[in-house]
Amino acid sequence: MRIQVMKFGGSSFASDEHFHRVASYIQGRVAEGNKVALVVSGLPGATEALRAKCLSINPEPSGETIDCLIPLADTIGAAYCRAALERQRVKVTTLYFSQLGLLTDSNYSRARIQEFDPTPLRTALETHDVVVVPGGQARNAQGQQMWMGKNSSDLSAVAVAAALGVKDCEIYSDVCGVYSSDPNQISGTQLVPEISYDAAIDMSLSGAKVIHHGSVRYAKRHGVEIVCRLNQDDFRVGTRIGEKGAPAVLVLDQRSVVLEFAAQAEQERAVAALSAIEVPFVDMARPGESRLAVTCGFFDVERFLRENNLQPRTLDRYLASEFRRDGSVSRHLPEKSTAQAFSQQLHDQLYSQRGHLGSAA
Ligand SMILES: Nc1ncnc2c1ncn2[C@@H]1O[C@H](COP(=O)(O)OP(=O)(O)O)[C@@H](O)[C@H]1O
Ligand SMILES: N[C@@H](CC(=O)OP(=O)(O)O)C(=O)O
Repeated sequence: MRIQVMKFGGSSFASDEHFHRVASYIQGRVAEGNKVALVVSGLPGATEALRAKCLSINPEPSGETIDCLIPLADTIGAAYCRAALERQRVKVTTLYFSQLGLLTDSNYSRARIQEFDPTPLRTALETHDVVVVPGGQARNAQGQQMWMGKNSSDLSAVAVAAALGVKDCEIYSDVCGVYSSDPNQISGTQLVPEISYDAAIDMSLSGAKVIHHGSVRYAKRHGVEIVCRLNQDDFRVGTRIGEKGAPAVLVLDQRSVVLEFAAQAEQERAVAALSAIEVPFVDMARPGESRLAVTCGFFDVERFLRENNLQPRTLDRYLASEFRRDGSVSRHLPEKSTAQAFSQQLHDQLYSQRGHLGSAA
């Protein structure tokens, strides 16, 4: 059985027409004799719409409530995708969190994978050509739905590939791959054809939305290559995330929350508390300045720190990180109002000399 693992993100499903194009592309893969494990995430904005509605009903819902709710966005995306495949007469089924064999711990909204039994996937693939898996969700030992965190559909896809022993995991998005900076923020960006796991993890932890850091870590650990591809037109390959490639990149994290503490000791306590629950952040402490930037967004960090008796000031700044080819990194905290122009300038400087992508290009 030749199995391919693909993940289509929310940006793939902007309209009905997009569903049809994706479905006919997948049908083409099936026609070539492949079986497809297809991870699907929520429609654009769906996850945050669910969260916002819930918070308007109760600003402090329990973790259990959030984990029961948030992955529904991906479940709906998966159902629409399945409907589009059925229209193409593809033999398709779905494995929901309770059926998938993906077992996590019970840390709400950041559940970690403990075990992945590939039997349900293999069995389903024997009788169907495509098995749809809603992203980001799993079950704990008690059988409850668990959420693996923001943008964790990428992690679901890599975990599916690892469990099935498939060495490539294809992740489709509205950009064909990893660029030297977010092409929707910065002009003149360059496509990075190859990037190492470690460089991609650094980018992601600094707030680059293009790939989920947990998924790259998991891919590295299990020897899965992530192949980034465009989710429309020719579905071309843009970037391979694997063993090689150290490009120069600029990451402006417009979801970052920059915090300032009254004293260094307070900041150190915050660093310990955030590290304990594996929230991505960058320590920006300098002599006389106790700051840190929580990256990747959507985590209510102020509330979490309040619960830990810490009350930092939230600054009107974002984190911008500059990774150079020589391995050096510079971090900046520009004011929100000028962050974009500032980052454009940094990117222009990084790419002012030809050949910055060097051997990575
Ligand atoms: N360095 C980068 N290279 C490419 N895309 C980036 C980069 N940094 C951020 N992005 C953003 O990541 C987006 C794709 O991620 P996402 O919106 O999560 O897609 P999907 O919904 O397909 O998972 C792109 O539209 C782009 O704006
Ligand atoms: N529910 C997920 C959906 C997801 O992972 O989205 P995407 O594939 O667009 O990153 C989230 O937003 O966290």
